[in-house]
Amino acid sequence: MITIRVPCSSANIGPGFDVIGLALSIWLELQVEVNEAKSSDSLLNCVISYEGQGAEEVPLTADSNLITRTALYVLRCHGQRAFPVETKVHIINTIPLGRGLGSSGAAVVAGVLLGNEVGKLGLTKARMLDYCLMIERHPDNVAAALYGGFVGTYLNDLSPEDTERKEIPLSEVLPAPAGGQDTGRNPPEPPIGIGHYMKFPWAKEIKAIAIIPQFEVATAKARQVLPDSYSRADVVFNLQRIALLPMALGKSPPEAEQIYLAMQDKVHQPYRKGLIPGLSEILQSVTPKSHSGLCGICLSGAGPTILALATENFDSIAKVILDIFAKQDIKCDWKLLEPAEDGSTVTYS
Ligand SMILES: Nc1ncnc2c1ncn2[C@@H]1O[C@H](COP(=O)(O)OP(=O)(O)O)[C@@H](O)[C@H]1O
Ligand SMILES: N[C@@H](CCOP(=O)(O)O)C(=O)O
Repeated sequence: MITIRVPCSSANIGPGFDVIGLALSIWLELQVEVNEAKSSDSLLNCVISYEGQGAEEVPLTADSNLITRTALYVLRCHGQRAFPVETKVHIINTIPLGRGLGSSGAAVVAGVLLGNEVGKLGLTKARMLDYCLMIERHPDNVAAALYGGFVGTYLNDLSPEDTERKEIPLSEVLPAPAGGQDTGRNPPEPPIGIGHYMKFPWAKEIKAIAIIPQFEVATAKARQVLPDSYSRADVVFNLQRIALLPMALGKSPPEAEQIYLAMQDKVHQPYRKGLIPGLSEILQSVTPKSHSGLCGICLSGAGPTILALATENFDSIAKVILDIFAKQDIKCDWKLLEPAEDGSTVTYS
């Protein structure tokens, strides 16, 4: 059996919109059984079973599930139109969907790793990142999930030809789901080196409290509320903070006031407040001065999860945030998480 494990991720960490990501200890796992001896009657040679978060909503056919569609994209770029041999994929997902914890990024990374394994493609992680970026276009979640830890990411300037290849509609990258036309053509391969990452140190004292509201905010919707352009003052505000953030979170022992300041943002959080009742109050009222042990607080990814970084008093910090959401009639779960330093792994048994 092949086991593929991919961590969740919290993107942005305040000012690092579409740039910074942190892999955290909630996992998407695939247990993959490959029967080398035969091909099956199942659609595209793949049977999916699923347990955990999203079990009621996630489609379980190979041409419509995001994980297997992504695997098929990778396989088709290498001339294999279906799973090459009978493949059973059991998905165990503990990452909540649509909460700003990178469930879609993890699904895309898992799909690329799956395609690489079943197709015996031998892709490097750097090349796999290119495939991920053809599907999830912001690099912060996928780079963190693939490589692990606390990362800064960037996209390269591409030649006009490659830019065109990268900006094709997603429907031309992902194989068509049932009912759609399979043109029989192989999809466009990603340009080489679309995106890169750099890993930053993380102070061992800092843990991540994730307060996860029981409602979903689709990332696509949370991106639609953002403006197309920003004032110079707001851009400079974020640049000043992002220049401090990696150093501040890597320094041991951590300096809470410095981290708090470095996690302020004017690029995405202010515009997402309308989607997340209680967000303004949480960001304004939960500070290192009012809550000992707190280092910094932000929206996790596109929300609605709140990420509070802290060195102690985890329960009381979580409780104050749960209480603010409760005033808005929003129920939440909360978890104490650690950076997932190793990122995605593939093991064989
Ligand atoms: N384990 C999974 N299997 C299949 N599809 C998934 C899985 N996890 C996430 N997705 C897809 O990604 C969507 C959520 O993505 P998105 O809106 O970006 O939120 P998130 O912040 O969780 O990444 C889900 O509605 C589903 O379509
Ligand atoms: N930088 C992106 C990150 C989205 O993360 P997700 O976990 O909500 O998918 C954004 O802020 O839109």
